[in-house]
Amino acid sequence: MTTATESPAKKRGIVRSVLATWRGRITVGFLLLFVCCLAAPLLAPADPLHQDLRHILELPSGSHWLGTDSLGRDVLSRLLYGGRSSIVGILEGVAAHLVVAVPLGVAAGYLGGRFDRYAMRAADIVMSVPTIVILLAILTIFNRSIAAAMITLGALGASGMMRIVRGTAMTVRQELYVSAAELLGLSRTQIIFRHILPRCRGVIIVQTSLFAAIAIGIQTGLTFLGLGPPPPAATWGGMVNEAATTLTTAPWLLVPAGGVIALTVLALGILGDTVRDVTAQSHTSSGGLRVKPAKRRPEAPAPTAAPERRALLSVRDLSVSFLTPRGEAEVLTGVGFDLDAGQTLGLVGESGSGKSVTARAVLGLLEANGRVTAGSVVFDGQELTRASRKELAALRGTRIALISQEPMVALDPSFRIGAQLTEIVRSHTKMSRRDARRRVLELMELVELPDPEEMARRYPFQISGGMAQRVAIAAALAGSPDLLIADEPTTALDVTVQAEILALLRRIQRETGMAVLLVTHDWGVVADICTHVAVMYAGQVVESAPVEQVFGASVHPYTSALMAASPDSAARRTPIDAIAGTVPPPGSRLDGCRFRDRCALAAADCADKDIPLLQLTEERASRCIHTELLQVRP
Ligand SMILES: Nc1ncnc2c1ncn2[C@@H]1O[C@H](COP(=O)(O)OP(=O)(O)OP(=O)(O)O)[C@@H](O)[C@H]1O
Repeated sequence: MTTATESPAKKRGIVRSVLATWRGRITVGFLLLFVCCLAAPLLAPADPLHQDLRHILELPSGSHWLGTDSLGRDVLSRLLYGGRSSIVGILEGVAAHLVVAVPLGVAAGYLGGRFDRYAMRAADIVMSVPTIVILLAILTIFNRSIAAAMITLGALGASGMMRIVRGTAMTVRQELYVSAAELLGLSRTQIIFRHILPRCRGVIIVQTSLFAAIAIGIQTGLTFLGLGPPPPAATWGGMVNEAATTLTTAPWLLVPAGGVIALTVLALGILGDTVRDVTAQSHTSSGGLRVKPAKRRPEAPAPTAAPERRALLSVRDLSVSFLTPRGEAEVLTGVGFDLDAGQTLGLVGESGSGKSVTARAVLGLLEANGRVTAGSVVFDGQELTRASRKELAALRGTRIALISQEPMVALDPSFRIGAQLTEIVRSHTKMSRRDARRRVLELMELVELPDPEEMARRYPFQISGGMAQRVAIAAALAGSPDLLIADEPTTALDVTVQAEILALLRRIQRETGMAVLLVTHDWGVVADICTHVAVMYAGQVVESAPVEQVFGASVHPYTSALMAASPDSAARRTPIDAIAGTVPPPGSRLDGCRFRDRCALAAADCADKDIPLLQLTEERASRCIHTELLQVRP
């Protein structure tokens, strides 16, 4: 099954896509001829400075293919030499343009924040500078040096391209595959080179060709005005100037120089348009998981002496707030649970109860407006809420991995699946490319992908959602994680595929012994795969217990109501009975029991004070003070 439209540019790359169009072929062909001017000393039929006053202002002939000028010099030779100095000037200008615009634009767009603000203010200031005045000053100071003028032009004109590159980088930064790459522990530099720059390539080429067209116009203008190299040096602008003086007697002389300037500017403009067209087709909003070998993760710090048995993941009193336009909103309040190796803990609850925020807080991946306000997340003895960005990056992808609801958006549509997985394997190991490829095939077999060799050659848009989830699981397993966080991994899949993926996860977990934190709202999934459950409501855990105890008899009215509302037969013991009302959004939450407005068993004392999570047995806890009304004996 194919899930996205296959784009020619995606498959072929920009150069081939441009060459596939007739516009592209003609313009590239012409520009290659232009580049031949670099070989002017080899190609020119005569010395461009050699004067022959017996043959002035001649029309094209066998001995002078483009005729001669007013001093009898060969026009073709002067055109070739003039082209050479034009190319050199353009290259200098383009180099300065790229060196300033690309790093600043990418950094401003990807890093954002203060760097972005300062970079944009600087760009505003540069844009307000009168470029032509500065160029004239530079030519005066540097003794008519076209190189100095072009470098200045490139640098001063960079703010336009910088803004465009910044915009593209900002868009790419929001793609889920960039988050996925962060999850895999890639550094910012790696993400910039692997993900941001390749996506900016199209706009960079377009802007470069447009700038080159402008640069050639300005350079010709300067030499036309006699501000470049003094006569008798051959320049295109100088040739137009000479032709203008003999326009009435020898109009032909204007054609070679004027024509070649016009055609070059036109070709650069069309090239820019063509590249823009082919890249516009190629970048639909989809993502990627392409990574480069990362530094080996540092050894986990030696755990401080802890003789007693401790959970692999221990979340205690975790509170998280988000800054919203209406002020700071607390979305998690005192969340706590433990998870051991080999266990699968299901985080269950209605939409908005805080399951995903809990998972993201564990990974240290809260959105920029969120922060942990209290509590701790201890993973294998390491406190993650105080861990540095670098320490978290070292854990992600290797010791803690994530699979999400939509695996397709975590795969880069531009690269084959095998290549993406190989890069991921190499980012976690020091394997050679060949060994990594072998490991990829093993991983693909582990996740039961049919015909791994053939599958590795496919692009993400050539596989189904179920297969993409298997690829995502293979990617997650590449670092042999101790903890897998699965955020609704089967929600987007149809029922049969869901069952297959759950069976796969169960098998892999049994074989690897890793712990799984599974975010779901589906009791069927809980029954199928979880060993333990933590039921969440309005940012709190309201019940936690081993799974069979919860299905046996829940000890919170919300859990019972949630099960009764579940369409899944595995959990349903009564007809489907939707819970009246909705989860109160952060900011409008009740004091006392947060569920009491929707609870059939609510009593006056439910509103008295905040209800703590009451430890009923060693493994079972409930945030209800009226468990006796549930007629449950924990
Ligand atoms: N970046 C954010 N800024 C403000 N509020 C947020 C942000 N992210 C999440 N929230 C809020 O936090 C609460 C919990 O969201 P969360 O995504 O964890 O819910 P969930 O239980 O996973 O729901 P679902 O099953 O729909 O994903 C919601 O009220 C949500 O609006």
